[in-house]
Amino acid sequence: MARLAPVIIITGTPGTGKSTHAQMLVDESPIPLKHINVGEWVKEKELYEEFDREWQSYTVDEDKLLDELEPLVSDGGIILDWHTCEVFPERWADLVIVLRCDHSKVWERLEKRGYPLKKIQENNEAEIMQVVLDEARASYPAEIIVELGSETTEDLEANVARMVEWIVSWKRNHETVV
Ligand SMILES: Nc1ncnc2c1ncn2[C@@H]1O[C@H](COP(=O)(O)OP(=O)(O)O)[C@@H](O)[C@H]1O
Repeated sequence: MARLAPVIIITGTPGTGKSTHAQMLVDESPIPLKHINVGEWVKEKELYEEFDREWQSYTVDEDKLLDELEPLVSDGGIILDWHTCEVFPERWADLVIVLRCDHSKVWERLEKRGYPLKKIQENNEAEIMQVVLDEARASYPAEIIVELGSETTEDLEANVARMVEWIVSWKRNHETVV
């Protein structure tokens, strides 16, 4: 069945601005969108196998996560905000935004967040090596992936404006099809 609203994945290395973008998009979208911060969702709904003390992170139970998300995704009108995207089936995504940021800025943002040094280093290197972008490219068709810089407030505003335009266009195209 055709969705009445799109599913947008916002991905990127931690600290690139996924939640900030998602929240602003919820506020500015012409159609109602629900923001799912997948990391928080995993914790709240206990969709993990264990807590890894060394990396200070949860090992996600991917089957449970996908089962929880499936009904929400089939309704559409969802922003999935997570630092990885390859677990989501290709058919789920209408648009995949990959946020990018200078790695030294990512470092500062994660330091402010109080991340342990090891985790800051890991994410810093991941941003330099464009791990998330490569993962998105390996998981979704090129035409639905958009790479956006997220270093300044101007970037943030321009990115959200672009996503709003995309939603308007998506809606128009789907109304003509239905
Ligand atoms: N484009 C941007 N310009 C300025 N600050 C930003 C931008 N994007 C994110 N930030 C800031 O960086 C920090 C991390 O952003 P957040 O949205 O939590 O990242 P993520 O969800 O990717 O981990 C926050 O303090 C946020 O205000």
